[in-house]
Amino acid sequence: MNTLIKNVTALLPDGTTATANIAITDDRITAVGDVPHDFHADKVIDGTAHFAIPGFVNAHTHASMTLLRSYADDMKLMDWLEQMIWPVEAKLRSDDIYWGAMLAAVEMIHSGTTCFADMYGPDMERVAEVVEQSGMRGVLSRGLIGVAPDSDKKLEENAALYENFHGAADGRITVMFGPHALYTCPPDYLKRVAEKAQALGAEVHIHMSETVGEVENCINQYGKRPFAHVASTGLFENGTLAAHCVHLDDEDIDIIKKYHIRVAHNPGSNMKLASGTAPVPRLLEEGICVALGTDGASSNNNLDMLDEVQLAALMHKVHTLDPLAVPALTAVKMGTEYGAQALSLHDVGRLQAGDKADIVLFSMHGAAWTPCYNPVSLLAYSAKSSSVDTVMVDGKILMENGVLKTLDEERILYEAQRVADRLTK
Ligand SMILES: N[C@@H](CCSC[C@H]1O[C@@H](n2cnc3c(=O)[nH]cnc32)[C@H](O)[C@@H]1O)C(=O)O
Ligand SMILES: [Zn+2]
Repeated sequence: MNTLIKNVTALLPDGTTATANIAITDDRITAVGDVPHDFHADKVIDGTAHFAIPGFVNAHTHASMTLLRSYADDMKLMDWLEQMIWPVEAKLRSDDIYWGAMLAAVEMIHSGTTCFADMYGPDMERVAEVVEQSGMRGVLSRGLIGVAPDSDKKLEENAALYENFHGAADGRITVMFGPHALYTCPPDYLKRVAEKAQALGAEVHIHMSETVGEVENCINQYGKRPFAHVASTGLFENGTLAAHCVHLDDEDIDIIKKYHIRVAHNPGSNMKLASGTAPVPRLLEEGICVALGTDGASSNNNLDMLDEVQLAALMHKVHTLDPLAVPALTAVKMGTEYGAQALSLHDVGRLQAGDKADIVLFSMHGAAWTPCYNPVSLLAYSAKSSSVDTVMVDGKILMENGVLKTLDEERILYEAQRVADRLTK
């Protein structure tokens, strides 16, 4: 199946924008700019007055947790988890995981997200089903709470998820191991996760250094800061995606560099839970890969990556009193290209020949896009995700003119509400 997007304003990998034609052959972009004259298109999309970017990559979320949006707000992280979230999560059944992740998929596709890195459970196979059916790309990990009585079973489930789904759905699914955090996973457990992941060649997705309390407790309990402590278990040896990384010192940053750890920055969640401001300008200066994530919809409270791009571009300016901190283009790249890199998806995240055709078209009609001196700046500072018009993953259209093509939106909203009512009554 060949698709041609004609006459679109495209964000190119070098950060410039240009009016271009984009040729897509099956799942890949085959040309951006001049399309060969003999290219036969089965489908032509008129890109006039549209801005094409690589799809947003949500580098840290808990998709099924969308069921708990607005259930518990304005609380401290540990109170929120222990008093409100974990008790209701203990009631989650397989179908709940499915409908929660479906609800997440509806929201993510509508707001231009083509790929998400998910840490949750139980029954992550149901999230894999959602990836298969929605046509999105997903990097899935079984959330591992090592202090739970069935922590061995969870580790086995993560291994089975890897064996059964890594590379599934035509390669749209990849799998990582998901040790939740150092405060829920004792060092012996982290060691076992590390061994299992290394035996399978899998990478790791973990929450790191999210709050001041986490860092203080780690020092008190283990005599080391979080990154040194976790490094000593061997967990970072095989590739790591570390969510949050808010409270870092020079030693932490050295360890992040040493192990090429990629950071998933979650500005919305960090602000809402009052976790703090991650040193993102410094991390970028040091050459560390920094991606963006929403975290779960219960600590954000949405899965809208354009919000995260906008927050990332704003919060570091006010925090450093430097209006040059995290410029618009950097924020957009963090939400797209760097996100794909952070998830080890090396042929995703750029509008260039050879990359996967994961493309989002924003309609540039309307006041928020007018006048247009600089589309990247409009995207980062003025646009709303309601102007996402068309979404494509692997060359397949998931949304066209604002209408979902792979999912039954009305049914999903109904089922999600039904499940939420049962869970929280
Ligand atoms: N409940 C599952 C494991 C879930 S892992 C993912 C966990 O991360 C939790 N979570 C969500 N956001 C955050 C955050 O910002 N920091 C720490 N944990 C979070 C979320 O509520 C969920 O419990 C089981 O044992 O079967
Ligand atoms: Zn999280």
